[in-house]
Amino acid sequence: MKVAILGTGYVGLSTGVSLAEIGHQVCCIDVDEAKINQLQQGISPIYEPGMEEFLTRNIAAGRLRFTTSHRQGVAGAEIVILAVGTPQREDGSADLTYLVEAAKDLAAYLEQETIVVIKSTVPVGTNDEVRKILEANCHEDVSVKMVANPEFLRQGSALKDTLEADRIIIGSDHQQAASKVKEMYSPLKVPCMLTSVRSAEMIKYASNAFLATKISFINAVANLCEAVGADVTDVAKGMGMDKRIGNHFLNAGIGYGGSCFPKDVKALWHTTRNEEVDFGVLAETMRINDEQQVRLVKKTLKRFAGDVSGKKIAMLGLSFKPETDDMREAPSIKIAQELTKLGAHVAAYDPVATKNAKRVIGESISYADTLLEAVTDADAVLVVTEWQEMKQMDIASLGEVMKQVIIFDGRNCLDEEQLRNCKNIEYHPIGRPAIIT
Ligand SMILES: NC(=O)C1=CN([C@@H]2O[C@H](COP(=O)(O)OP(=O)(O)OC[C@H]3O[C@@H](n4cnc5c(N)ncnc54)[C@H](O)[C@@H]3O)[C@@H](O)[C@H]2O)C=CC1
Ligand SMILES: O=C(O)[C@H]1O[C@H](OP(=O)(O)OP(=O)(O)OC[C@H]2O[C@@H](n3ccc(=O)[nH]c3=O)[C@H](O)[C@@H]2O)[C@H](O)[C@@H](O)[C@@H]1O
Repeated sequence: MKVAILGTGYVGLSTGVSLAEIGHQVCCIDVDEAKINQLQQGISPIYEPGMEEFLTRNIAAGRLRFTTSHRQGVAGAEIVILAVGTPQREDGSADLTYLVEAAKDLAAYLEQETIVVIKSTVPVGTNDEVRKILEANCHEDVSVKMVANPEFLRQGSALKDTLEADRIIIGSDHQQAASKVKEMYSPLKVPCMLTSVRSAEMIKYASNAFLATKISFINAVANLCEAVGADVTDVAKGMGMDKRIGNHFLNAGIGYGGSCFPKDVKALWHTTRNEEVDFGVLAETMRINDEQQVRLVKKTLKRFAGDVSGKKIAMLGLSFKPETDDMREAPSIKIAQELTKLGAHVAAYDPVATKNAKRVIGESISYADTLLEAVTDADAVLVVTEWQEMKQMDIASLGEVMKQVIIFDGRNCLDEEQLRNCKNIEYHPIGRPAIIT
């Protein structure tokens, strides 16, 4: 099948390479010329494990092309997928500017049988609005068939999540269009659920909001565990053994970040307000998350009797989670700002996100080139992102370079046995008893 994709972010790119991998002819279009130039050479503009291998292979096989020209990209496509960004507006609602622009860019080139798929995360009703824009701007012979096909990939495992998804949601009011999209995905052997456009749009928001709520719930349990002397890791394990609860997304820590959970929970909350539907649990999910993001700062402050000014704090990890250089809504931003406000010197280290972090956090903190440089002469270490390098760090040798080994683990990712075998350390995880040797 010939497929065009508008947008080469995580979603557009992962979808593009995956569809090419299963044999389709794919053309990815982006308005960002620099990105397209890189992609044409097989260079990925995003850090995503395996992406360049997939790019190179499919470009060489002639199944994957990149262009800035909507005319060239859309020509002859049976299916056009919109995968542009839908960021959040000031009031929390979804900003559909890019999507509206993309629809206008596309409309003139739609051919009679083209199916338009919205893969971006969009509020209920958006497919109808985009259909109206397309109809107002396309050739009169074209009858626009919309399909809502939300994406569920995670950054860092985007390709695996696309190729081995749990489900593919296909929402359309045109049976023929839905069948065609189902056929496009059929080599993947992933279960497809066909539904209405509006239900498909809602499935995406409800899924992200549910996962975010699961995280806030376990973080609230973790805080309670700390107060009553229980261990949240065991509590989560015990809860997760119940199949109705499930053991995924019950890792307590410093709250969720990233380009989607924060913005999607806010957008859904905004919809509930517009529709005057009471959905208080979303407000609580957001409130708990806001507080959890600064929990490490509060713990550090308490440990130093309310004064961290002049202290060197090593912050290990900057990206919102491992295996990505994405800094969008990363908890590290708030932690760095709060510690700096309190007069601490923050020395941050991240294996891949430093360049992006400098743009977001700026020069109010210092950036180390190595983990060792960050922890040298530090008064405390804060583990903020659970990169493999942090998990494997040699805790015993910290005593040789730090003033005193005090560790606050925001991801509960360090090895307890190793910690217990070290001398003169203080270890403060989240929702678990501290280890002091
Ligand atoms: N990042 C993620 O992990 C996931 C994102 N989503 C959703 O998918 C959508 C896209 O997200 P990302 O891939 O992260 O976006 P992104 O913001 O990283 O990339 C979007 C791309 O679209 C391009 N673009 C903007 N206007 C265009 C136009 N008129 N024509 C062609 N290209 C245009 C931009 O230049 C940019 O390269 C969002 O709605 C997001 O909520 C859904 C699941 C996972
Ligand atoms: O709509 C989206 O964009 C995507 O959002 C999330 O994917 P992603 O943001 O890439 O990352 P996750 O692995 O879900 O992690 C999100 C945040 O939650 C945190 N988290 C996750 C799991 C957990 O148990 N505890 C926890 O604190 C992570 O550290 C991270 O900050 C969803 O998992 C995807 O299904 C969805 O497609």
